[in-house]
Amino acid sequence: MEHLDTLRALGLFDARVPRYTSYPTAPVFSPAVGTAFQAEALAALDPAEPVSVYLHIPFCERLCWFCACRTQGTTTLSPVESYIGTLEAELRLVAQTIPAGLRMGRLHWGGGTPTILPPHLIHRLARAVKAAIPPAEAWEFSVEIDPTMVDRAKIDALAAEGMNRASIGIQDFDPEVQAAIGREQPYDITRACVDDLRGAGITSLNCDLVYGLPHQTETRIADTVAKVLTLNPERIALFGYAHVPWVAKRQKLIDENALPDDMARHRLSELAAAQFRAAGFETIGIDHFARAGDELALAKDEGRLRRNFQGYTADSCATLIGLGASSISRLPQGYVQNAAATAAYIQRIEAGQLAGARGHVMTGDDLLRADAIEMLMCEFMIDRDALHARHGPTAAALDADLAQIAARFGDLVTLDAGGLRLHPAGRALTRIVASALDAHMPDGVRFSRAS
Ligand SMILES: C=Cc1c2[nH]c(c1C)Cc1[nH]c(c(CCC(=O)O)c1C)Cc1[nH]c(c(C)c1CCC(=O)O)Cc1[nH]c(c(C)c1C=C)C2
Ligand SMILES: C[C@H]1O[C@@H](n2cnc3c(N)ncnc32)[C@H](O)[C@@H]1O
Ligand code: MET
Ligand code: SF4
Repeated sequence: MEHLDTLRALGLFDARVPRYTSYPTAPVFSPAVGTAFQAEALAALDPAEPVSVYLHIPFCERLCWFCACRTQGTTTLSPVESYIGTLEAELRLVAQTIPAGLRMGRLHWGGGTPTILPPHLIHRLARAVKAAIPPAEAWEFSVEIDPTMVDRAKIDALAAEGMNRASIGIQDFDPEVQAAIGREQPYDITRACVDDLRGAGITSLNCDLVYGLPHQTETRIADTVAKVLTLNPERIALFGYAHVPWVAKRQKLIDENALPDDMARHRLSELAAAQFRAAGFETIGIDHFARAGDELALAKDEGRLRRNFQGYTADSCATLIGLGASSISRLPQGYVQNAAATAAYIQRIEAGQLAGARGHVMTGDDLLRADAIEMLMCEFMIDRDALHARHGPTAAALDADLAQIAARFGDLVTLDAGGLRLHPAGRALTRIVASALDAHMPDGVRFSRAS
């Protein structure tokens, strides 16, 4: 309890800070950086370095009340089919812009719900991606899957196109919690989906869970975790529920009185984490778990864990090309985000332009801070020698910030000539520590809570 008081005093329950899936974070992107930057940076890519590709499908048949993802509901396939046509047009534009010979090392389909696509659209989209950016030899293809919105034919179509990793949304298995978040999902349907995925040769399966949901209790989350363990996933993402109804309007349907309080929320996360560790999972970064031997656990052990917009990854590609509405590209010179609203995205592509609408050009200081923040989020330490090796004498610019962090966080951190280490007892504060290195921390943007 005393320890929790220390964490509380340092902002655990009050701080509202970014999740640092990028630095600078998306809310500070500027409308001054758009299509022209995107075209130039894409053209300047080194064709010898494989890239990652992220493709966003902003459609769902159901709109879960808790969800803060960029997506819209649809009961018919026609907007989805026409969106695939727009993605094909965007892919042709990208293909005309990138250097010849560029290869795709990784492909990820996210959403929304990519499995809203029937098999013929899955094949059409996969063909268009491969035609624009041919896959490298040992490429990886992962897909976000809604177990209630998929069948064997869709899974077989994805597998035939090369899917070798899958991530399924679960959130919580308790019926009362599911009712409170507008997302019904029986265990049996989830189980059948997992069996189909395994049958299709998927050897890396992730399950998304969320703690801090309405009506969630310790008993209920323990039961959810036990059920998840029977599915035998290789990886788990355990996100803290971000209640941001001013961003995600559908969250207004969530009964705030049913949300667990600060302490309860903290205990839910600790309990679930302990249960996964007891079952043999390794902790990965701030909110993931992986079985020993899984690529994510290996990446962590070998110091090559990375953080991107999807969370933690073993992806070694430096460049990410984001396609579709709201997708962000990470290019060597900076970030660019496609128009966020689906209609605005479609309009741009139909006008024959790339869809970049906001972005950020990286300065030397940005690259340094991005590197330090990623190291902290992945390894809970900031290695001064590595920063000096990669950024030269400019790395000294962080020394004052690191000294301030050491003073503010006391014995939860150690600062010496080697760099900064955040001790296990302080890891709940990782995002808050990262924000102390954020030179762009925006005013007036209300982030979700840090715990
Ligand atoms: C699958 C859905 C996604 C999640 N995160 C992202 C996606 C595509 C990436 C993302 N999240 C946010 C941005 C900023 C710009 C924007 O388009 O809105 C991006 C690129 C913002 C954001 N996401 C969540 C919140 C609360 C916010 C607002 C600001 C903040 O607190 O950082 C919630 C949220 N989304 C996702 C998760 C896992 C999550 C909370 C745990 C998924
Ligand atoms: C892509 C994943 O993002 C997570 N997700 C979506 N919305 C939220 C939110 N408001 N808070 C926390 N996690 C969320 C879900 O676990 C989903 O499966
Ligand atoms: N839409 C899918 C689901 O809810 C994938 C995770 S949320 C983007 O299950
Ligand atoms: S959780 Fe998945 S299915 Fe539910 S609204 Fe969000 S993206 Fe759609």
